[in-house]
Amino acid sequence: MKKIYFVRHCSADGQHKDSPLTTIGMRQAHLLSNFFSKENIAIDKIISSPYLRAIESIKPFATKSSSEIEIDDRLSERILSDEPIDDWIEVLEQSFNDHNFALPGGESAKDAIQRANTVLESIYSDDNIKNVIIVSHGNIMALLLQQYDGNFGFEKWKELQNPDIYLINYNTDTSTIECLWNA
Ligand SMILES: O=C(O)[C@@H](CO)OP(=O)(O)O
Repeated sequence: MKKIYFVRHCSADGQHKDSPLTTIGMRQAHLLSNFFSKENIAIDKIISSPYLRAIESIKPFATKSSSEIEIDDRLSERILSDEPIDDWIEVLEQSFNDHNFALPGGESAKDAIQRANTVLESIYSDDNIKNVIIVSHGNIMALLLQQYDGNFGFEKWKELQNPDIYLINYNTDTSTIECLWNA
């Protein structure tokens, strides 16, 4: 069995890829670090979205455990459109219901799942890796988790917190997910 800790980043000051964590977010990043220390489990790899808020969220734990943070573009947040959109929540809901739906310059849910899944697949196929932390974003996280729990749709995305942690207990025959964060 493998354990994939899927982390949504801590509170951030905006949605730009360079938006930093807020002061509260920085405190949350230390709580995340405490959480993983208490798990008392050897983490083989930390992989993060290239967005600053994701990297900053796991930095305290990476420093404490003397681990490297591997940056992977495939964990970037999904782009809904290349134009600013006022009703992005409705667009997001539509895209959960229709995985082929995409606005001009945007990525469909299907394409987002496909590219982020290649990260999970490379973990699943590597016998030397057992426990991994992935740090990413709400939308991509909800789409990936939907594959393990069909109820994980738009409503569950709305319930996600900053930060949040879902554990994927991966087995070749059956995999389960559980929410580990209840701050
Ligand atoms: O809420 C989300 O799903 C996304 C929106 O793009 O952002 P975040 O990086 O805050 O998780």
